[in-house]
Amino acid sequence: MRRIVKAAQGTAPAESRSEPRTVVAEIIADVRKRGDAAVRDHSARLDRWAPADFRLSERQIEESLSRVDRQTLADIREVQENVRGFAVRQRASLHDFEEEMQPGVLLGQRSIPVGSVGAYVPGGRYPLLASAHMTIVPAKVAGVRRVAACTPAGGGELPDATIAAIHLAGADEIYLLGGAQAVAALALGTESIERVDMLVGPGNAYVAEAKRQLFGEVGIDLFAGPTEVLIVADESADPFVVAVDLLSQAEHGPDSPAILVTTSGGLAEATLREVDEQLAKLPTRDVAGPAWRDHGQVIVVDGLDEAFAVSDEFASEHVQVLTQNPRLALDRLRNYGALFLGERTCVSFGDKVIGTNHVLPTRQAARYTGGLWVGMYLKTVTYQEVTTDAASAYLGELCGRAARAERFEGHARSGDLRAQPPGQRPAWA
Ligand SMILES: NC(=O)c1ccc[n+]([C@@H]2O[C@H](COP(=O)([O-])OP(=O)(O)OC[C@H]3O[C@@H](n4cnc5c(N)ncnc54)[C@H](O)[C@@H]3O)[C@@H](O)[C@H]2O)c1
Ligand SMILES: N[C@H](CO)Cc1c[nH]c[nH+]1
Ligand SMILES: [Zn+2]
Repeated sequence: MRRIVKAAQGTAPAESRSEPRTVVAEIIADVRKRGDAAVRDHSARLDRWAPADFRLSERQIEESLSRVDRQTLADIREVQENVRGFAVRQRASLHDFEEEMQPGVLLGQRSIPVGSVGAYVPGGRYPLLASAHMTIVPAKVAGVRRVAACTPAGGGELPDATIAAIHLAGADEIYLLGGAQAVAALALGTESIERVDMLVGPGNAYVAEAKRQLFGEVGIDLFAGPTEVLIVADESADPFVVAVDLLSQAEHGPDSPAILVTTSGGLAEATLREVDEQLAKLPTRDVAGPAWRDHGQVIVVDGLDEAFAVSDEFASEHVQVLTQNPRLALDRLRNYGALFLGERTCVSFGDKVIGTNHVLPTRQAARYTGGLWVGMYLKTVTYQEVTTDAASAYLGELCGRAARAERFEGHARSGDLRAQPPGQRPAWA
């Protein structure tokens, strides 16, 4: 039996309300119609940013890099090596193959990199330079030829560290442009921006909605909207650690849910007190406070079985496990974007440094997908070759019957043709 100790008090997160849908549909329609002029108008209106050219020149990129301190540049390089290392390992787990499935029948599978990718690097509230590592490095490991990256200008103040991260990650083009107008420009193409085959990256409700609406005309990675965290904890967890880790993700935005599911009523009460105490000390409490008030939840359950079941219902982007035996969750949980096991591990490691990808499914999309990874930049394609007359004749007869069962006479005749001895024509020819 679950007991709600703290309920969410807010309305639905912005992305499930109608407002972003309408606003974004209008921006996309305008970019489709007026191209660069529309992009410039929406960027001026929403971001107070309308340069002659949104694309950064080589010189501007070099200037940005020169303004970033050495330690930050070294950290960017180190983190990108971690992300690259894991992406290379993941790539190695994908094997092309060709197999003779029955005598004379070769079937094969290959992975081909997507030709061009638009990488969205968020920057409205914070310069999320870590998203540059996550979207661009795996694209390059996959072999994507053209990566065009977009990030908001930050009201005219150049986000130098983000630009450095995008450049060092290997982007081929950098546009200082944010929001739905950036996503639409990349997906549809304009006079100055060549369209891409696929869009990747996280973003706020407007960015996520733009990707959703454009899907089909362009490929997308996944629905990666406002961040979420869910912690599964038992009585062994430290309420201070739980509170700090809940707030670490609540600071993303006022629509970011932070949820505790625990087997311990004592931990639940202590965590509520700790969250209040730590919120008061957190510089970003103006964002984390409303997020916790409106979308924070604390749920007490009877045992770990129920805790895992509740966690799977939420299918949260991040699930953190603070229990006596955290690895148990590996076998028991099924719905999460990324899993963080034990007190030594935290979601912020995944967000910033450890090497796994932080672009992850939100709003229960973890029921059907994992996060961004090198495999998403690869198209898994198949091929086939029949190498003997006997195999061709056998499949031809089977195909003739199968196609006629569906009244596909044209298909059946292609099969019939193969069922004849070489050089002979079927009776209907
Ligand atoms: N799921 C994931 O994997 C993941 C990873 C990292 C970040 N995130 C999320 O990314 C988001 C980043 O959001 P952000 O806002 O800081 O940056 P952002 O770059 O995603 O969005 C900023 C842009 O939003 C547009 N915008 C703002 N208000 C608007 C309005 N009223 N109408 C139309 N457009 C508007 C502006 O053009 C602006 O450039 C956060 O919600 C964070 O939780 C998710
Ligand atoms: N928590 C976000 C979604 O996984 C990623 C992030 C980057 N920087 C801070 N947080
Ligand atoms: Zn985060």
